[in-house]
Amino acid sequence: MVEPAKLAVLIRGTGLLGASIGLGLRKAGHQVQLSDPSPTAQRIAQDIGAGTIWQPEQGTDPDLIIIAAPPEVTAAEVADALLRFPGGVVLDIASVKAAILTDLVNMTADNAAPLTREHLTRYVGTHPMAGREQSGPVAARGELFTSMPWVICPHQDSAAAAVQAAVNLAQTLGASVHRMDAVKHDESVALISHLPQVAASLVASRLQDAEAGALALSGNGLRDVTRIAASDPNLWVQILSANSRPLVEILHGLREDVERLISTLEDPAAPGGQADIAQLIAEGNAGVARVPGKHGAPPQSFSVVTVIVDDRPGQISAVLNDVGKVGVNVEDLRMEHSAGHQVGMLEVSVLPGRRDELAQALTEMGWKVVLH
Ligand SMILES: NC(=O)c1ccc[n+]([C@@H]2O[C@H](COP(=O)([O-])OP(=O)(O)OC[C@H]3O[C@@H](n4cnc5c(N)ncnc54)[C@H](O)[C@@H]3O)[C@@H](O)[C@H]2O)c1
Ligand SMILES: O=C(O)C(=O)C[C@]1(C(=O)O)C=C[C@@H](O)C=C1
Repeated sequence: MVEPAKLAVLIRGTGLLGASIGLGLRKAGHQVQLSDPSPTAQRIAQDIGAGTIWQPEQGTDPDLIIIAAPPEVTAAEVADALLRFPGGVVLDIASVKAAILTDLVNMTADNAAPLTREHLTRYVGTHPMAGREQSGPVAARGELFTSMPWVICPHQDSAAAAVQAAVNLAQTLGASVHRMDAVKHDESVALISHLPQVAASLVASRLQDAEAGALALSGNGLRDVTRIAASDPNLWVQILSANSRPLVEILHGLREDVERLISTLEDPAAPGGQADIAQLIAEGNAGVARVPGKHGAPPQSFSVVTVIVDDRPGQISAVLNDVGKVGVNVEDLRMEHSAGHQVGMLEVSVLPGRRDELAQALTEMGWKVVLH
């Protein structure tokens, strides 16, 4: 759903997330202004079309202020925006929610403090479950949020209009809305976001001293498991520190499993050893089968049609153009480069019932198609 009225939006923090939101909101016709303590981040965000640099002395106050800054400064920026723009709804998008809400509530505790509970009625914490392992506005994408979950965490004082503004933002950017309180959010993301980040970093850190010959053999398994190990250490120090309690509980369970595996593998032929290894892999099968598909739909397995393309500009769009002509919807897309060869493998995921039809049509159009 798109907000009926066009909004004046101020985005404070114009890195990966802030600039991506700006791009999406501009596309939907909203007026977006940008502000960041880094003049470079501001200018790049403006140059890529995410909005125009905010001129405080000119124009009217924004209707909606989105704080897209690092978690450690988010509460202070929310408070500043609530005080500075008395008519605006203020949202933040930081990856942790309870610590920020607690900081804000604490700021209202002193009767002489400028921030009051009344101000907090215009604040709602949110968290788009979409991102990239890169940071900064150069990596921004307006479509980052399409079909991805966006968590809205109303607190006890949130006004209905502020919650609705958060819902409208998520839906305007194509995301699916999930409501939960800040504590439940933090427990949930400890498992589905913070644990994967730690696991990827731990696995990738084993590679630091690996021999070049071993690394040359790297295939999809390693790439799938380590992509997010390239994430920004500065951001993740803040996220993991602010959500350490639920994460530590999960890591204790992980440590037990790792210790069990180590002792089994020390003598895999010992009685029960093989069953133990099989059980570990089967438990992983059961877990991965529960990861939902787009829009939180039940897990769905797609069929993959692999098209071998020359590694040169225009090939991917040519394949996609032909897939469009066949009338088959692309559910997912992935490009693999074959080490040392001038070809790439474009993996097009489609509904299982459309696989053979697409493979045949693309073959007839002259593409080299591989079915697995
Ligand atoms: N990266 C992700 O995948 C992801 C996904 C969802 C949510 N988030 C959250 O979004 C927020 C921004 O993350 P990002 O990935 O865009 O980081 P980023 O490093 O790309 O951008 C952060 C920007 O905030 C600016 N900034 C620093 N101090 C500020 C302040 N006091 N006020 C305003 N801006 C300030 C920085 O100059 C920088 O341009 C974080 O709170 C993060 O937890 C990140
Ligand atoms: O896909 C990525 O690269 C991400 O970093 C995404 C991801 C996630 O874990 O899903 C990472 C942290 C954010 O708080 C939200 C999204």
